[in-house]
Amino acid sequence: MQSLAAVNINKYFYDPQEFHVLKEVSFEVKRGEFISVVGKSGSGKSTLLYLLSTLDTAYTGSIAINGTTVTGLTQNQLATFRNEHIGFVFQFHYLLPEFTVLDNVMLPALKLNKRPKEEIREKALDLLTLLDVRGHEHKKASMISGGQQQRVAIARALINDPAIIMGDEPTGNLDSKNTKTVFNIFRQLARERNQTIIAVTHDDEFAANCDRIIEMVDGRIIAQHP
Ligand SMILES: Nc1ncnc2c1ncn2[C@@H]1O[C@H](COP(=O)(O)OP(=O)(O)OP(=O)(O)O)[C@@H](O)[C@H]1O
Repeated sequence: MQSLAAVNINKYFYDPQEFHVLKEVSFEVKRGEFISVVGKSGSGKSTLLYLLSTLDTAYTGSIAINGTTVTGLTQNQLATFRNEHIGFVFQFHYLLPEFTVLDNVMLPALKLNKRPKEEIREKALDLLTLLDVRGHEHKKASMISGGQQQRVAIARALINDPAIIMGDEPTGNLDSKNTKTVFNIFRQLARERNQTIIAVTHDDEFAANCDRIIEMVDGRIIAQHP
């Protein structure tokens, strides 16, 4: 089953001058695939991920996620869609430092407001266990280590059971041990929960162990392997 389809995506920046940043980008991702996007700095990886995650709507072409064509939806529709279907993990995790670990993880589900608070709390605690940060739930997010914060950010990304998880350098500020932990969590989510993972990475080993590598040069996909 298809998880994401990008068809003939083109994007330009106009400031300080016209720049064709994404060129005829088309690809598909199956449900449960774990994909990495690689390429030199400036090749357009983050720009592409922003479009795929519906945070940037200034492009031509079309993007479908989970069977919904997101291209052309209003900002309000996109905000709801994102919260329900997409989990985000960034290099800098953007946890709310003054809130507890537990509150950070619960927040996207409270916003979605589809489940009772107690159920959300139980689920958040389960995720913290899965990510091996149980025991820290009542600490402020600023009071745990960087690797722990990144795992909390993953728990937050998973709280609404997103069909697709997008990461921009999700292991970019982690040491090799924590990188392996995060990689293994993604691997497990893809295999066991059929969640799709798309991660932009500069880490060759991380990329090599994914199901598929999408390689970008100058705004184009030049290779996909295997
Ligand atoms: N808002 C913007 N306005 C103009 N140019 C931009 C903007 N954002 C990015 N660019 C340019 O678009 C190109 C692609 O940037 P992008 O961040 O997508 O690359 P990347 O492959 O993710 O790089 P890195 O690996 O360094 O993160 C770069 O040349 C960048 O300078």
